[in-house]
Amino acid sequence: MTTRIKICGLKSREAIMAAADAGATHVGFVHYPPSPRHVSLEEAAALRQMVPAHMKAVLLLVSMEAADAAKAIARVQPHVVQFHGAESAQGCAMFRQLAPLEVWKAVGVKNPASLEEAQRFVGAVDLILYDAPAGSLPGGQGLALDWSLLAGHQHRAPWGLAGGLNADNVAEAIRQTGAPLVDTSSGVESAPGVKDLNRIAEFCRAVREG
Ligand SMILES: O=C(O)c1ccccc1N[C@@H]1O[C@H](COP(=O)(O)O)[C@@H](O)[C@H]1O
Repeated sequence: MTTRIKICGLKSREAIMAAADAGATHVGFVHYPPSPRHVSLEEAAALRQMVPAHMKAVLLLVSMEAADAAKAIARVQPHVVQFHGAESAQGCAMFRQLAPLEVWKAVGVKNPASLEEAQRFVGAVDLILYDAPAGSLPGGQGLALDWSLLAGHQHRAPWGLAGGLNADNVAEAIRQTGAPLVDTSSGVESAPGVKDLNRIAEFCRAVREG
């Protein structure tokens, strides 16, 4: 099966088009003020309109109040909302009622217990996104999780892999984990928040060519 590719933290039409040309399936917009990739809801809504019809737009939110998250989703109209903070399974599940909106939940993976804890999102979300554990930011840190924890794991929900992926390591990450979707942000940048169009192309090529 073809590995799906999400390029996150985009802020410009050029970066969206570079991701599209390279064969990415998803592009993400981060609405989280502490992030170097933060865009306002107005900017996210404008960027969302630039996403080609064959791709999906992902709005990344972190630990927002449900009412504010609902307003953000209504404003931006993404295909997918990616919750990347302390959202509960119940809180995530509420947003699935906004179908066809897809709901993803990022989970930091530190050890085998993290994978057990992630099971609470089975049935509550459309996809579980495994990322490195939170540090000074909840994500976008360029840190990889221990892929061996996912090797042979019996997944009970659709899932994806994030955390420190770049053109040099993504093929090995897929080989070890069998990830059906890979997600990168800082791994395709020249500086925090600055996307490098060549690195986006190289990342997608590395996914396709292994
Ligand atoms: O990108 C950010 O700044 C960010 C901020 C807050 C939460 C998540 C964030 N990014 C997401 O984190 C993972 C891993 O990113 P990276 O490839 O290690 O930089 C990915 O889903 C990003 O979209």
